[in-house]
Amino acid sequence: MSLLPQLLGLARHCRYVWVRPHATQASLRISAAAGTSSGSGGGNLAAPVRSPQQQRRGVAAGAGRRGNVFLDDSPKRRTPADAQYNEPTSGQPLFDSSRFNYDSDEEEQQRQAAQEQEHEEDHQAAADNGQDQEAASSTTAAAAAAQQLRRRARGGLGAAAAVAAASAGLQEGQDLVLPPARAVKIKTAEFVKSSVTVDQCPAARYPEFAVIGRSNVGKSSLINMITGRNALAMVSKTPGKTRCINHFVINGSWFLVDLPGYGYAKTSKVNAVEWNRFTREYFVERETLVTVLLLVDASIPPMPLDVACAAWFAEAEIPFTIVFTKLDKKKKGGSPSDENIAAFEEQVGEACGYVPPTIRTSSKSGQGRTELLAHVAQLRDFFNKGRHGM
Ligand SMILES: Nc1nc2c(ncn2[C@@H]2O[C@H](COP(=O)(O)OP(=O)(O)OP(=O)(O)O)[C@@H](O)[C@H]2O)c(=O)[nH]1
Ligand SMILES: [Mg+2]
Repeated sequence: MSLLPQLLGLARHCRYVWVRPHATQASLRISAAAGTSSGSGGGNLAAPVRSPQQQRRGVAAGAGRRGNVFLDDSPKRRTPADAQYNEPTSGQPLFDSSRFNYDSDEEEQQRQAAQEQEHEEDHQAAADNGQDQEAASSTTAAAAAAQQLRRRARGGLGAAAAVAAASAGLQEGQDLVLPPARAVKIKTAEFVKSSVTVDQCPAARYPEFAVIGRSNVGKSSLINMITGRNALAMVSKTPGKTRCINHFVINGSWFLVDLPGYGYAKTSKVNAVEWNRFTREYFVERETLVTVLLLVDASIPPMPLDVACAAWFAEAEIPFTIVFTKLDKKKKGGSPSDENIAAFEEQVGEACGYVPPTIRTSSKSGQGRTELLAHVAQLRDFFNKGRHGM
């Protein structure tokens, strides 16, 4: 008798992967499932509502419903490259993009300028098209959304976890150990296309990592920083620059995805995430989405909207990693970022029932680049293994 249905059942409850970059070991827990998944990730969700009992006990909504949260607090092993990025020794930016082949010569710069122009036109055309479609579309039915979520759980890390758990003979609640990965060198990074529906996205043949966060948090800048390209993704001081789902193929083997930001105008008051329709669909439907990189500005105190976004991913059982940005920004009297980060992690822990992996970055100095690339490589390896083992 096939074990597959049972494994897929297990996979649906594998809600979270905790992988610490550079840790001597990283682990994954298949959460013990104490109830059924609500699967309500298809709509615009407010932060999950806590019961009065939970509120009294300070327990996050959903916590305990699907089992315990696993935290791997094994010490981080720092690489020499990390030390180079993370510890400024002078006022100079430490990230040296000339180490990469891309933007040094004139020809390359011209090519990039032409590509950027083309890219801008693609963005405009796709966004205009998207607005038409958006007006025409009715809201997604909750049942369809739940169905989509179930479909997603069958792909992605859930399937990888099921395969890995089966091959290791693990039971629910036991830990899987993922081998650490080295940061992979970026050899090629190319813009593929801008899309406004999941159907328009490039064929789902590679594992992919999506970058999301509030408008102006630094999503496009982060993509440029980790790929070592100045103008691969479009950066702007004006919020709302990125308006489509933009796929970039890295080393011809994985996708990095730049998404439109959420909620710039309403930041401090609203605590529900209003996804742009196609962004929401993308999260729910894209089966090769390995992990979402949720960007959070470390230079400001926690925003309720960012916490709500984390809660949305937790509720929808979509694995995510928090990437703190703008670590280089300092105020007089020292950096406020440690305080902001600690406060954010505490709020996320309360809202989600666990704190996902976190990585500190600066697109200005290159801080966190090695760590982020190693993190992504580790998850990618795991995802690929699961896919091919199925
Ligand atoms: N100091 C500092 N500024 C940054 C950093 N990352 C981004 N910025 C600045 O923040 C602004 C917004 O950056 P983008 O990368 O365009 O932000 P985005 O999240 O893609 O914005 P949208 O596409 O509008 O949602 C730009 O002026 C960047 O130069 C960082 O690490 N440090
Ligand atoms: Mg952008």
